[in-house]
Amino acid sequence: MGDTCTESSLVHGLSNLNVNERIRDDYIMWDEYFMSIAFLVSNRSKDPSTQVGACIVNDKNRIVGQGYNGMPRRCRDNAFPWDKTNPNPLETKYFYVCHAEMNAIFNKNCADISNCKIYTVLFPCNQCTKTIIQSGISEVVYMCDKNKNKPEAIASMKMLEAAKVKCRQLKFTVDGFKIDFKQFVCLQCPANTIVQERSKDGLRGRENCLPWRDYFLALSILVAKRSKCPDQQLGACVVNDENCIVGQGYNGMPMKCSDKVFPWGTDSTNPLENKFLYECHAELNAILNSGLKTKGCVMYTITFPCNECAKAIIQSGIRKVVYLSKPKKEPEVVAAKRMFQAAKVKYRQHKPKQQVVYLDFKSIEG
Ligand SMILES: O=c1ccn([C@H]2C[C@H](O)[C@@H](COP(=O)(O)O)O2)c(=O)[nH]1
Repeated sequence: MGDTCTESSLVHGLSNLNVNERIRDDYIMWDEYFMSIAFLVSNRSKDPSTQVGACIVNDKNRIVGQGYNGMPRRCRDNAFPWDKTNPNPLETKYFYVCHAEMNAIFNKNCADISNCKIYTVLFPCNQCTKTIIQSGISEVVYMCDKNKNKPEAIASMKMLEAAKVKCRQLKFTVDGFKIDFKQFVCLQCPANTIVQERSKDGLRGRENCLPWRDYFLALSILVAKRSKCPDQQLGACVVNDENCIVGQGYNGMPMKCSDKVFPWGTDSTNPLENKFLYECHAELNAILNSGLKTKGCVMYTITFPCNECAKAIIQSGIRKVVYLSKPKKEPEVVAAKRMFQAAKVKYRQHKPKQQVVYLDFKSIEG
């Protein structure tokens, strides 16, 4: 991913002039991207009243943990109460539910998360703050502070200050995003176009939380929004058998290869001035960003992988590929299928339950 770039580098065969007249400038910035991911993962929560999400990011801008508020592992979501009030406190959710921030920390895919940032939809409570501080996280970025006057939030702030954990609120300039599974795009959307209510149904838990496969494919579309490719923004993620995301990637120039030097064009007669010799595909980046903990994992991707990515998928021990769009009949795809069949890597197209997932940033204000 070409974000840390040396703009002055001169590469043999390429001029240092701006080779990218068509370069995309509507890609999502890091802060908005990570908070949108925290928001997307909150769509997995069964809590009928408040859905919270969090994601942890390391100093290389890689996501190393994600979580949403839910019942503890092996405690089935619908076997425990979701009520907010009950004369018997044991019949409310509060004794049982694990908060999003805590879950993001326990779902981490690397041993050490010290000096990481946590992006969270809600300002963290005192219990999560203890866990955040003890794991060495150095910055908290939150979206909503609706609980700021509650003792839990005041205690949090006191501890974060004492522990010198940076803390800031992120305000979005857009009301929300629409992730469209048919068009494979994530678009800004004003509040009055958001038609999907976050349901408040079922005291035994929301019925319409985002299913796992839909979530991983929605995430791939969101990840793609980081890509600077003017033609097609693509994304992929690698998921282990505990449904933890171990890597994600989007199509981009290799690290340190500046978009000001390497071309995004496709129609030059000189192959060195087209993107194809340089661009890293989303699938390859997702594997390489995973710290290579990919054995036995599933890859979720927007398009069927090309032959080069298929080689990387097979060599990294991924056992299955789930993709969104119908594969094209190009030789790259045919070759990829041939290798998958020989290597016994399963592949299947997934059709999400709903056509659109909305990230309605205003909904968290309650
Ligand atoms: O920092 C936080 C604070 C709260 N949560 C979770 C815990 C519950 O599931 C809901 C809050 O429910 P209310 O009905 O609004 O009381 O949010 C969290 O994950 N992180």
